[in-house]
This record gives sequence, structure tokens and C-alpha cells, in this order.
Amino acid sequence: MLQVYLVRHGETQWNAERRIQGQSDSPLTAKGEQQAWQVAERARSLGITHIIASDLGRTQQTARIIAEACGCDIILDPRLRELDMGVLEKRHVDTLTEQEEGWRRTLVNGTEDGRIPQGESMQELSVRVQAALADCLKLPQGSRPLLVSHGIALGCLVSTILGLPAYAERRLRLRNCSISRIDYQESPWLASGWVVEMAGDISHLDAPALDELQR
Ligand SMILES: O=C(O)[C@@H](CO)OP(=O)(O)O
Repeated sequence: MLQVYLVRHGETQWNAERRIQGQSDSPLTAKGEQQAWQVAERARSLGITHIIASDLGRTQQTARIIAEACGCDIILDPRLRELDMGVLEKRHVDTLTEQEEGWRRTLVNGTEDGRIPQGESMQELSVRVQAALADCLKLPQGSRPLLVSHGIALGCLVSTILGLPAYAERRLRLRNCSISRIDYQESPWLASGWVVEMAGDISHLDAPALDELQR
């Protein structure tokens, strides 16, 4: 049975400031680096064989720390990038106009085709992250990959495996450097395919990032 670990990158400057990143980028904070070292320590104990990361800076920075602990190379995969949030990228959430907040809400409460102007729909995101996950099945027998990606991208992956619409990702709290695990099982009596073993575990962190409500 293939076990795939999913890690959201460490806290960034813009996460802490409540600014929208999407496919724009900001560096990890000191706390974000500390979280990355703690998730790396946990990853080392899990026998990770491959680290596959979104090619954005914050995920590469997190992946480098995990790779150092696990002694693996990093494979970059742009399909693991965060949702493209179009014209709202780089904006502070507290400065959005009513109309802009409405665009953001279509993602939160959403419809499959809802998108921020010049951005990507949840459906489009779902297709590319599912394709990246499917490629893990081509790794050699006995591999145990760890994917380093983003809050919405990973939430979308877990939601759609559960049979929920992609926009249900906002119902999952995947904090910075949380770990989730999904397994690929083939079974005559249980569901065959991807199964969620755990989601959003932060028991390895002594400095979890606050969730958005607490900031
Ligand atoms: O892009 C962002 O602002 C957030 C949204 O959840 O994603 P990330 O996980 O990259 O911080």
C-alpha cells in the first residue's frame, strides 16, 4: 500500500500579515523555519524516500529543510502550486472592498467554477493536484513520498478524495507544517483507491501558527 504524506509549508511573512499569496510568494518567518525543522524531524522518523514540492519559494524553502533531515532529493512539481488567486494576490484581507471580498467568498462558500478575476477555479486546481498525486503511483515499489504544497491545494486534494466538492477545502484546517497522510489501497471489500488516514496533524509542532480567526 502506497502511503503519501502531505505537508503545508511553514508560516510565511504574508501568512502572518494576513496577505493573500496564491502563486505570489513571501519567505518563511523565523517561526515558519522552526516549524519546518520540527516537521522535518517527524518526516525523518517516517522513512520518507521522495520529496515532491511545489516550485514556489515558500514550499521550496520548507522542502529543503525536510530534505536535509531525510537525506532525499527534491523533485519540483508546478502542479502542486497554490490556487492562482488572480487580482487579489498580494492584497491584505482586511483591505478588500465588498466586491473583492465577494470574489474571495465564492471560493470559501463556493461553486466549482467560481474564481477570482484572472485566477483559477477550484475545479482547475483539483485536476492538476490530482494529476500530481496520481504520478506518485509510478514511483518504485516501497517508495514513501512526501508532498510539500499549500493550504488550499492540499485541502482540495483531501476534500475531493473524500468525495466532497473541491471548495469544501475551507472546511479543513491545514495549518502551516501540518501533516496529512493518504494511502492508495486496493481491496475487494473496502473502497479501492485513495483513502485519508489523517489530516492536519500538528502534534510535532511546539509553535503552531495561529489560525486565521485568531490572528
Ligand atoms: O496563498 C495563501 O495566501 C494561502 C491560502 O491558504 O496559501 P498558503 O498555504 O500558500 O499560505
